[in-house]
Amino acid sequence: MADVALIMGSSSDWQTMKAAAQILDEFEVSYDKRVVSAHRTPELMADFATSARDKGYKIIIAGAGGAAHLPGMVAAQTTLPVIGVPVKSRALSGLDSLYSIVQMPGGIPVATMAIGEAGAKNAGLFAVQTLALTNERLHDLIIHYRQEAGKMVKASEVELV
Ligand SMILES: Nc1c(C(=O)O)ncn1[C@@H]1O[C@H](COP(=O)(O)O)[C@@H](O)[C@H]1O
Repeated sequence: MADVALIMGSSSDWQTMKAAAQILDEFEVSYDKRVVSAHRTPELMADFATSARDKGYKIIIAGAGGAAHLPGMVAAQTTLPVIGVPVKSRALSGLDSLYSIVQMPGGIPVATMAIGEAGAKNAGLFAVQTLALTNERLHDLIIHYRQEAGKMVKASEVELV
């Protein structure tokens, strides 16, 4: 069974959410990806959320845009940690998605990332870091990842000269 469930409200979110998948691939973390919608497939969403822990998932990444109720509704129905990714919407550039996800009532948290691709990438990294609490292989890889990222920043600085 996969460690991470990567869900999104529509297949149109994949362009954004694949940044999370790329990180999970890079760190060789197992995941399942699927479209689940609080609005369009409410029964499927309830079934997914209530069975997610028993299926062996350790963490859920949920991306949605606009009236982005999916991450919060899933969080309400599972004790697994949920990372929310606000997908950039056409009408309001993702501010609606961000507010819908981040403004949870006290008691049911969703770890909310930034709007768009950077948020999806960080969702992947946040999931990896969470799993690294009990996984030395992942911990070593995170340290390596950051060292490499630092080297790239330093290399790009040289190009400014
Ligand atoms: N926000 C939600 C939910 C939900 O929260 O359950 N289900 C779909 N959607 C969002 O609707 C947007 C437009 O979807 P379409 O492109 O399919 O019309 C997507 O960004 C999706 O996440």
